[in-house]
Amino acid sequence: MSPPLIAYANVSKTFDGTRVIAVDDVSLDVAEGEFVAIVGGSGSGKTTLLRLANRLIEADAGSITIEGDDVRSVDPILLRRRIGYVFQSGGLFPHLTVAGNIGITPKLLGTAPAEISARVDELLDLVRLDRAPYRDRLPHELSGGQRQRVGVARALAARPRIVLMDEPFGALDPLTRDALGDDFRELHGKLGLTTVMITHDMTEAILLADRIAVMRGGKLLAQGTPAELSESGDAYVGELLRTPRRQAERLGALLPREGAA
Ligand SMILES: Nc1ncnc2c1ncn2[C@@H]1O[C@H](COP(=O)(O)OP(=O)(O)OP(=O)(O)O)[C@@H](O)[C@H]1O
Repeated sequence: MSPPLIAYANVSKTFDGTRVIAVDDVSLDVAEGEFVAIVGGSGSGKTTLLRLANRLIEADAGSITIEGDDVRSVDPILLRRRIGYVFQSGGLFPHLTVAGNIGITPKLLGTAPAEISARVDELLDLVRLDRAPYRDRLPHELSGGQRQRVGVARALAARPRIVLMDEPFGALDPLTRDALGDDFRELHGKLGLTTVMITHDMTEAILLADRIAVMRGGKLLAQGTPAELSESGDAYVGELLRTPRRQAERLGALLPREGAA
């Protein structure tokens, strides 16, 4: 079996200011090509766990390896070029156009302007945004879904093997969210990515991810496929897993059958 592309081993992080143990002795391996969702309530430590991987936050204890390298031994700037990061709200630079945002990393890497331009077009196609109408728009001239598409394109610009996503589709309407989720899952397969995505929505996690890690109070309560999670015996994990089915049953009872309306 090939070694994990991302490996957390007994990782902990306590924030000095609040003394909150945000991440508490977490071990998690993500294999090459895997799509892992981190699910948990607000404040459970999901964002902290993700940001420890690219050293936006430094761990107090334990170790994290990315593509076999201990992250502490890699320059943080170089590390972040190897890992695409999609922020919750797109995280786009407001004064840069769509093309400027997508091309920022290649530009910092010294790529020639013509090559950047071609790469921007390629990435716009990849995230299904028409080139002509969107290339020169500013972020405030885009819908939330379009901004997230640009955020994904920007994260992929330096051709990373790993993409980390912090609740990328959380603030979108359900249809846009579904479409973007499906599109990203397709990209994940097509580009051979290894993806870790935070979501508070177990339904989204089940639909998109190969494996799910459940966090609560900084601890990793359980990890595995939905079937494996259902064996976990943890009451909170069980409750999280029952919610999508319960909702589906309630909706099934309330909605007219397809074609009957
Ligand atoms: N910079 C910080 N300084 C002090 N405490 C922090 C800091 N960042 C996060 N925390 C605390 O650490 C805990 C975990 O926060 P984190 O943002 O990782 O949770 P989360 O699961 O991503 O939450 P959400 O779903 O609301 O984004 C919380 O109790 C939070 O208040």
